[in-house]
Amino acid sequence: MYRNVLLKLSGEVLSGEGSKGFNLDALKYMAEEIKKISQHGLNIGMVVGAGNIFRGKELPGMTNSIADHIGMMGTVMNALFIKDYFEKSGIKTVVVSQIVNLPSVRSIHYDDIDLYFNSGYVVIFAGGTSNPFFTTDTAAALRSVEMKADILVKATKVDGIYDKDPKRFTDAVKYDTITYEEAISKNIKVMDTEAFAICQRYNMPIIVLDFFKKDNLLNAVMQNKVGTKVVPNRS
Ligand SMILES: Nc1ncnc2c1ncn2[C@@H]1O[C@H](COP(=O)(O)OP(=O)(O)OP(=O)(O)O)[C@@H](O)[C@H]1O
Ligand SMILES: O=c1ccn([C@@H]2O[C@H](COP(=O)(O)O)[C@@H](O)[C@H]2O)c(=O)[nH]1
Repeated sequence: MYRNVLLKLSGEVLSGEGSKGFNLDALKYMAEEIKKISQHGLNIGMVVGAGNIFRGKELPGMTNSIADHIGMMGTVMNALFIKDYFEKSGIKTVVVSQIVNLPSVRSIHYDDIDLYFNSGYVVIFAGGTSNPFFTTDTAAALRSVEMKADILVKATKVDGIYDKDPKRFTDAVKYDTITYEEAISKNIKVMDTEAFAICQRYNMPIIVLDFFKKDNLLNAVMQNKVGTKVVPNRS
């Protein structure tokens, strides 16, 4: 079993695919799936996107950096939404970020993060990388390295990495494993190139899986075969 897990969730996991806003059924499902892994006493870090609220690229007329600031704020809104629901469901959760000063959000300090994990808290890293021009995939890669995760799980709407976008091409072929090099050179869009590059540099394995298939997350953490794994070399 992986003991230190960084879970990257697409914002759309909170709204339903192609929708905006929040969906309480989706949140209930998320809490159930997280409970299944948290009861094993793992260190769980989470990074959530903001596709259900706002992506910087969605308003082309705006100043890029400002649009991205709005996007980052969206990740804080999602993190607080999740925290409140998790706490009410019995999952101890703390939100940390460097971009806001709110009583419900704590600053990021490495020593504190370890204390939160040791006390059984799920730690949600909100606010992306704190910089415009990036996305939460890159934030997830950075946080996974910082928290010395054993695995970065990207939980999304497709069941792995394909040779092309399976939502657009019915003849797309799924990989069981793919190397960082291949993911970057083939320009695989399921995660940003920056995120793949950071994971490659620090040897951080990635699993991409369908979050909406029950027990997929649990199976990934148990090291059962699920989704697609990104690895240094094909063995
Ligand atoms: N080669 C590929 N293999 C798998 N999925 C791909 C590929 N190319 C593009 N995709 C698309 O990438 C999507 C996954 O990205 P996703 O929308 O989860 O990321 P995100 O931008 O982090 O999320 P959000 O902005 O909603 O927070 C899938 O829904 C899939 O359609
Ligand atoms: O480090 C970051 C992370 C995110 N942003 C902005 O937020 C939105 C939402 O994140 P997604 O990963 O797309 O869900 C993103 O489109 C950026 O506009 C950022 O600027 N920096």
